[in-house]
Amino acid sequence: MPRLAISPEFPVELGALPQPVRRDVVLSARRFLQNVAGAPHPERVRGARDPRVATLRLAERHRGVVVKQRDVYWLLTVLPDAEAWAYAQRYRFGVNTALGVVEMWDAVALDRVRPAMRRAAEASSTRLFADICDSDLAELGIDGRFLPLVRQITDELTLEALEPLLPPTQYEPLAALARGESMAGAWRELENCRAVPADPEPINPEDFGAALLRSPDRAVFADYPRELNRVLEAPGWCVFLHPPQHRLAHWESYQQPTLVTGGAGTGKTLVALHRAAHLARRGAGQILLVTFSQGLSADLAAKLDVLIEDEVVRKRIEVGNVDRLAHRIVAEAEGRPPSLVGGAELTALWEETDTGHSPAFLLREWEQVVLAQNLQTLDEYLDAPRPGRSVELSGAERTAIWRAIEHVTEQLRERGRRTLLQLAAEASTLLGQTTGDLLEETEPTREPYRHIVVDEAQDLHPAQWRLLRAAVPHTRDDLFIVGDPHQRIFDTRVALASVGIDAIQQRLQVSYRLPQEILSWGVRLRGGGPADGLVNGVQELYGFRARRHGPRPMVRAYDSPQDELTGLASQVRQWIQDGVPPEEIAVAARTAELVRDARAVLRELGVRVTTLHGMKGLEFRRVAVIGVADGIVPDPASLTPVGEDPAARAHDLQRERGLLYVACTRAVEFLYVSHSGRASPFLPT
Ligand SMILES: Nc1ncnc2c1ncn2[C@@H]1O[C@H](COP(=O)(O)OP(=O)(O)OP(=O)(O)O)[C@@H](O)[C@H]1O
Repeated sequence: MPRLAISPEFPVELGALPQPVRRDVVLSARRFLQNVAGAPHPERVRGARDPRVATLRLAERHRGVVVKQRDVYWLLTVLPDAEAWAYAQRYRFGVNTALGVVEMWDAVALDRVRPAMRRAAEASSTRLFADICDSDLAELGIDGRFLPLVRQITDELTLEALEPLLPPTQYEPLAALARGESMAGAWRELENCRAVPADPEPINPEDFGAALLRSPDRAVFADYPRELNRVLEAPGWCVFLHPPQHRLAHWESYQQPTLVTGGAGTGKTLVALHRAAHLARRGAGQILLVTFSQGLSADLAAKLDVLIEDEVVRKRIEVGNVDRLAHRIVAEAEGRPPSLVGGAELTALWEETDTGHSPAFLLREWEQVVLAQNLQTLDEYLDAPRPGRSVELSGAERTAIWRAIEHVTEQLRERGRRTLLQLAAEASTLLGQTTGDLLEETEPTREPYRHIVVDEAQDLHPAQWRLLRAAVPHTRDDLFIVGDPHQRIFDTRVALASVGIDAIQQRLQVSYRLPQEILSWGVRLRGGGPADGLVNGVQELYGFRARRHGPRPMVRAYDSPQDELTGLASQVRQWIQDGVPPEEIAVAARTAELVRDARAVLRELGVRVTTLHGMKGLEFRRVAVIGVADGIVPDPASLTPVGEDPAARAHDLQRERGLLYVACTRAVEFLYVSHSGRASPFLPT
């Protein structure tokens, strides 16, 4: 029986074919897999660069291209006959000697550039890799047949021009060496191309089937028609993860909590979904997948429904947000749902106190110092550090603030009201009282979940982290966390270690959502500088890159708000005329008024119009961010007054920047930004 492996391009090409051809292709592929009468047979291709390449006639005038070795067939693509033959002649295939993964070479194009490279090399005495010996290059898996060409490369630009013709396992280590990195740096880049852990067995470059098994990003084996249907019909992200994503999501078992950070669109949410699915298939116990808001959790739940076909496995994962978890735990303990305090009522309570500080200052002090560190007594507060707060407080002032907090919490208790953060703190205390920890069991099992997976982790408050920590036992695969400190849109900067989560950090660096042009512009907007939180120290955006190119963001300045709205409406109409479905277009603004105005001019167009906050975690083909003007972004009402606390103000500004950055990095294809009057100081010049 043939063993059939499918490449990620095959379902994409299949989807582009007309329906009757598609049906025939699927039928033929199924016959081929089952080796039944009428199954297509491999036909040799005259002039192929690789003798293992063959074609399969899958439908009238359409062929699949396969690489065949013994009983293994790697089905690469399906194309009209002439294109299929040209494709089959063009590429050659190999096995990387360092990683043992498959490699695909554009042999025809490489042959074409050879004469020009030779001439350039003859005209120059510099060689980019003059200092690297052949054995070092061989150790990095550089192909022996490619080596003479490598030796002719004179500069980085020539290497960059070769990138589309080379397998990433060849290009990435060479690019690292060209940047002046050491062999270790080149190895790091190569390791990023590894999707499964290294094999203890030596690599056999002749064994193509084994190489395909090491390359789940390039090939998925379909042993039965059901699996074949799944690969052909499910969205690509369900089946094919990029190597670092695959490695992180499918790692057999993590001894410690794991934190995956990465820039916008690097696939963190996908990794979280696949990790949850991986844990659920293992079936060790209930899994909680938490994210920031109810809207995002509905989105995650819908994606999990697509990712996991088996209902029993799917049921092992609960999707929710931390607030709901806290609410449920407290409601169960108290026998009725807790009642929450509204913002205005809370402000009025702070106003009843007499400390000389504003309600906003006091709320921040309570949330970011007292609740963040779970301070229970005045003495603890008097001794506590106040990170992120630059106004010094004397002992007398701290005592007055403590009394104010006591007044407010007492009033809330009397009224039977609580804030969400209080609920989180109470829920973790309740869990702490009922879990096995107190009974000194070595493997406590009474926490509500066996695994917790956290998405959008950058915005969780320490009280919420304590709740999550208490909701899962301290054992292997307890917490798997993904987040991006640069996308923080709330005031929570917590190092996980400070809330008892000793996480190992991993990074994703390639954005698959953004074209390089939006990414670079976004990084300039964000300030490019470091962001703190999640891990000790600061995180840089260094190394964050994209794989695609596209148009640069369009920034439009208008004379008046009315002109700006008219410009927006004509831009969105143009996109719809270009054929972009309205549900793939989003418009965002900082204030509710601007959102309302934009909705009014875009009425009946069916595009999403929301606040910058509402864009978190989403993505759209086209995005318009309007009102990016001085006096609107940053929102003056959300900034700590200049004289009150400079450090808090600096944090506020960074948060506002992050918010704009989040909205702008939702665009897959095109970003339009507009303002009337003076531009926001955050916009890159
Ligand atoms: N393996 C993959 N297969 C297909 N598409 C992918 C893959 N990885 C990433 N993408 C693309 O990149 C997008 C971003 O993925 P995802 O939402 O998981 O990123 P993220 O890091 O969570 O983003 P953000 O932090 O900006 O919300 C996906 O919607 C998809 O378009």
